[in-house]
Amino acid sequence: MEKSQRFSVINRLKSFKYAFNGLKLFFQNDHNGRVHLFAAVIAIGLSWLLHISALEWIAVLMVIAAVMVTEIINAAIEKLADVVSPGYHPKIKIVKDLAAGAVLMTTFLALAVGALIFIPKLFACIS
Ligand SMILES: Nc1ncnc2c1ncn2[C@@H]1O[C@H](COP(=O)(O)OP(=O)(O)OP(=O)(O)O)[C@@H](O)[C@H]1O
Repeated sequence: MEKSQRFSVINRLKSFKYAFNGLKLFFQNDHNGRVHLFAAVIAIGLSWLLHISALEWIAVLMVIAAVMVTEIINAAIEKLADVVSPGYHPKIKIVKDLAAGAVLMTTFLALAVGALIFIPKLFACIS
């Protein structure tokens, strides 16, 4: 068994640095990352304009995080799969389709939450 490393604050700080680098890569280089960032800004702006309640804020922020987290994991799986199997492989197709399915699932959830919160308030605004 591998000998456990001693706790090091420097190493913990380095882990944070690498994690922030992952977020930077996602939002700067990944097209889906930019689309999600744009959608999140719109959702947060609309929430602020429509004065949603604290519970509604929690729901909106949680679905934004859920979509982004699944998309980041999907992007990581895609990149790993491309290294493991640069050519076509039927199992890689399943792996990538499953990861994309996870993103779709959280996107449906976000659309449902957004519709439940925003549509009644938007109708109230125009009527
Ligand atoms: N190496 C492969 N072997 C088998 N099928 C693959 C492979 N690469 C991609 N695919 C299929 O093509 C689909 C799209 O793959 P890709 O990696 O281009 O994802 P994408 O979502 O289009 O990428 P991006 O997020 O970069 O736009 C996968 O869901 C899978 O069905």
